[in-house]
Amino acid sequence: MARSRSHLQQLAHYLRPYQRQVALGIGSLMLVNGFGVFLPWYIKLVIDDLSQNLASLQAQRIVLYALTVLVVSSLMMGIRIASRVWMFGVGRQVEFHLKQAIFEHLLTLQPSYFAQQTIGDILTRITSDVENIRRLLGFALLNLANTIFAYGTTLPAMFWINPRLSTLALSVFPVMLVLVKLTSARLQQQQLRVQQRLAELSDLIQEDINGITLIKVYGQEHHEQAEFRRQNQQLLQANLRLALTRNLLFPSLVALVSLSLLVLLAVGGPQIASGVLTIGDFSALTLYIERLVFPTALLGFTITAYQRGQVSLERIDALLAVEPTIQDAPTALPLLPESVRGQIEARGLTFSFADAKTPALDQLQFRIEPGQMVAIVGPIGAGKSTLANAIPHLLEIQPGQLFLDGRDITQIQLGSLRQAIAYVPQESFLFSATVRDNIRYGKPEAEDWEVELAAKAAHIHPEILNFPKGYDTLVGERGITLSGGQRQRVALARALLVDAPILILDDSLSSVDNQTAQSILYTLRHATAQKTVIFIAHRLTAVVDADQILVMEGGRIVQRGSHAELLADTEGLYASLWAKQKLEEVLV
Ligand SMILES: Nc1ncnc2c1ncn2[C@@H]1O[C@H](COP(=O)(O)OP(=O)(O)OP(=O)(O)O)[C@@H](O)[C@H]1O
Repeated sequence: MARSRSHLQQLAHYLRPYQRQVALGIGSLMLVNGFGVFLPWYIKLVIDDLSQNLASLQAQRIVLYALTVLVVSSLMMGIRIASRVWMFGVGRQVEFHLKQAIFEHLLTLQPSYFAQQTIGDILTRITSDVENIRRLLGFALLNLANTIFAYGTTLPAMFWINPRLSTLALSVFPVMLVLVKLTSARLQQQQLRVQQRLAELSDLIQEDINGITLIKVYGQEHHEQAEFRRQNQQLLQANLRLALTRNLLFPSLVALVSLSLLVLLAVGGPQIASGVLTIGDFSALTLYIERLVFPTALLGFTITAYQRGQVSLERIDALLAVEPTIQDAPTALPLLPESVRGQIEARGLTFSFADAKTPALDQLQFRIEPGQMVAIVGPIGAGKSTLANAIPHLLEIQPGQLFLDGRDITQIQLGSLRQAIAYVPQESFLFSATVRDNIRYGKPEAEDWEVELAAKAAHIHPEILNFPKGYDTLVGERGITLSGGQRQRVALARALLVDAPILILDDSLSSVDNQTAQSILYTLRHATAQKTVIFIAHRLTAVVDADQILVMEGGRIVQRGSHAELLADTEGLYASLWAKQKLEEVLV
């Protein structure tokens, strides 16, 4: 009971902003049903009048009757359309606002949330689940109200005319209801199966398009073709089964209604003959029976839409209830961009990923002075990227462990902290937009000359000029494909453009040739003398000029110092990494 109450509360919550529209929609449904019950009654009176006074009937009266029927029917049509526009409009409005709310909520969540979810699940919530709620608030609510009004108005009228005959004629309806209920459960399952098959097929197409080179290199076109045929066949089967059930249901309903009419005829006929029932009564009962067919047939679908909508309501509420684990503390204060010096200090910085056995950052102690260029090196999985993510507070950092200019970063408002840091993550992600818009992503108002300056500093300007439309060339899924090195340098230009006092590069030059990487680092060193630069590198030749090198292993800083100091410790990890790379260079 508590559950259903909370569902009703949820529904009320979503409908509250549209009270007026809902009231208008339901009011017009009441009106239309009022007319709906009046019309057969009026026809009954007309028929009785016609059959009793046929001889003396004037043409004018017949025209008046016909006009009344025409006007009432037209009014009903107009009001019914209006009710649908209002009610379906509510569903669409809620759909729009829910999508907006979910997307905005997703943007507030920390990156680790997305690492724990599949993209498919998030997409399903923002598409199918929202759609189910739209159907619940539009289609289901409209039909539920309509069914209640249809039965509520029609049954009294029928029983007023002839209770016994009405009961007999309606005795077929429970069978109809059972049939609809059984079929709608089946239809729902079959519909779900079609959606699953369709999703699988879409996944296959997406994967094959992404892996097209691999398919060709390994000559697996036939294998993929066969797999596609198999899944396409399954989709066809699922669609055929769905169509069969649908095509069985509606003719069966029509047959049952005919049975109802047959009962009416069989029992009502003799009653007309004996004068208990007028022809008008008989006609009205026939029309009333037909009036109930549509709402009854839709009842099963309405219940299904209601149930599915409820499940979706829960799924969406659960998503919206996820609290961001990284957000401004109530006591957090903003940073003034011009006052940031760029000193970064870790005091026992420790961080563990959920379910990890060992911490990814283990009691780190370091201090990076303003304007220093600091390199972080170490074997794969050492914790370098985790440290890079900790500085802009992209991870759930404990208070008292990480400081910017002596201020605890958990006490700095996130927006202003991130404004002070330009970060190039390991994966250089580019949006499906022009090169220019990609570079000025962090500063959309940047002038063209600023974009070009940043591109020059990232040593990508000449290559951009060679693209088909220069800076206006589309990149990403809808545009040209850039090489790994080009992507990295566009991403670097993006970070350089925002001109933040702290620059973090996470292995951002790994796909750039050695000479270009050296030139970029040289430019960075001289053009960004005031900036604190932290760069993670696998290629040790890139770090020799760094003011300080932190060597990480297993989440700890195991060595620190300048290149010369670290090399002097011949037993240390740095010296062994250096020797290994030198050997690799010789071998290559
Ligand atoms: N989202 C995550 N969830 C769980 N564990 C993670 C996650 N990201 C990284 N790790 C783990 O944390 C440890 C440190 O990873 P990190 O990416 O910081 O290493 P790295 O030094 O940057 O490695 P690489 O040189 O390969 O980039 C690794 O053991 C890694 O498997």
